[in-house]
Amino acid sequence: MRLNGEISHKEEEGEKENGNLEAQKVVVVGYALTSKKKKSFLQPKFEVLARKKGIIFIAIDLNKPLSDQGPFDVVLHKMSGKEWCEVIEDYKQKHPEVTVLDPPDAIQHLHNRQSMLQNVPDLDLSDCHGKVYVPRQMVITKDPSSIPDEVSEAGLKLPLVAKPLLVDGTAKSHEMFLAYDRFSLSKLEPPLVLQEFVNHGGVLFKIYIVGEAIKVVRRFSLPNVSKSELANVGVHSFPRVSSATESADDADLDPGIAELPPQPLLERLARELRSRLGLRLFNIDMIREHGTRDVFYVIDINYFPGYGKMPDYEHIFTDFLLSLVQSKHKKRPET
Ligand SMILES: Nc1ncnc2c1ncn2[C@@H]1O[C@H](COP(=O)(O)OP(=O)(O)OP(=O)(O)O)[C@@H](O)[C@H]1O
Ligand SMILES: O=P(O)(O)O[C@H]1[C@H](O)[C@H](O)[C@H](OP(=O)(O)O)[C@@H](OP(=O)(O)O)[C@@H]1O
Ligand SMILES: [Mg+2]
Ligand SMILES: [Mg+2]
Repeated sequence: MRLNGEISHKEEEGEKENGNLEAQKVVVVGYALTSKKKKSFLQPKFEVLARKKGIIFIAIDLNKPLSDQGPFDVVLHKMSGKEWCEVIEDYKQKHPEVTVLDPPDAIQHLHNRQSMLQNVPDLDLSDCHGKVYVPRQMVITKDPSSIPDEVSEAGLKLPLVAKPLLVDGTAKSHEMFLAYDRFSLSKLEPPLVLQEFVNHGGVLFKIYIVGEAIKVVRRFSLPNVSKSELANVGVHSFPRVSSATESADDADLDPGIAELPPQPLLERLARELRSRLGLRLFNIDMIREHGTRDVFYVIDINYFPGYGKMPDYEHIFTDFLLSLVQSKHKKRPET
């Protein structure tokens, strides 16, 4: 954190004027985000609040060396590619004083739908009033004609959700299919994850993590598959249901379906995943098995998700950014 002149004690939050940054501690956040992500994340209301709290955002120029830019207190990034990972790793080594969110190899772990869920079965969630599983799934990397046999050998129960194995921020990596019979699956293009569909009453819980902060919201999801629909055949594509901006928080829902997961479970799940994944910015998609109160499944984890859709994200995110810089200062020995 840079000190631009003396810190005035009169500068309570709210009193800070937009252009009056000279007299404040300024936290400089460099960001490397796609234009889509920049639009959804850096909303004007957020930037204004951040400025009032002494945080300014500066776009990183990808065509210039990162070390020649800034100086930054924090770097936020969501860019794919090996080259970018190397740039970030190199920058972290040369600038240990900068908080870089998050480590590229940890982010990479979420770019594959198999590795993203690998840690979930090992989490210690005892005494948290609920159980958390991952739906049974298998990975298909080649030869779609072998899928029907592989599905039977693995004993997977239909219907299955077919998801692209790799998640790279493209619309294609979010193209989903619901498959009612195993033969139709050979029409799909590997690499894929085939995941058992879990009835959950059409409501999904999105658990947003920003450092230590957690926010859970309800979203509409796929409806249950009834017994009679089990006789259906074919693979059916379905839209990006849960990432729609429409929240299910105000809908008139069956209380047994809408009840949020218990707070102790959410807190432990977030804490455990944060430490096992080594990430501070992500969200978890979780569903409750229909007909149960406390059996949950994690079906997706996203790095740097659509925080612009998270209620109160402006305050949560600015507080988080300030806390990063404050904790760095606490750790620094007094001179
Ligand atoms: N195993 C499952 N059982 C029931 N429904 C599922 C399952 N997997 C996915 N879904 C439904 O399909 C939707 C999309 O799946 P998923 O969240 O894995 O995809 P995504 O494209 O990564 O989503 P996001 O936009 O959150 O990144 C979920 O939000 C949920 O509605
Ligand atoms: O509803 P959420 O916040 O989970 O939806 C996210 C989605 O999961 C992805 O994280 C998207 O980011 P990309 O992977 O970069 O496409 C988000 O897009 P954004 O433009 O809204 O940030 C979705 O919102
Ligand atoms: Mg999802
Ligand atoms: Mg996802």
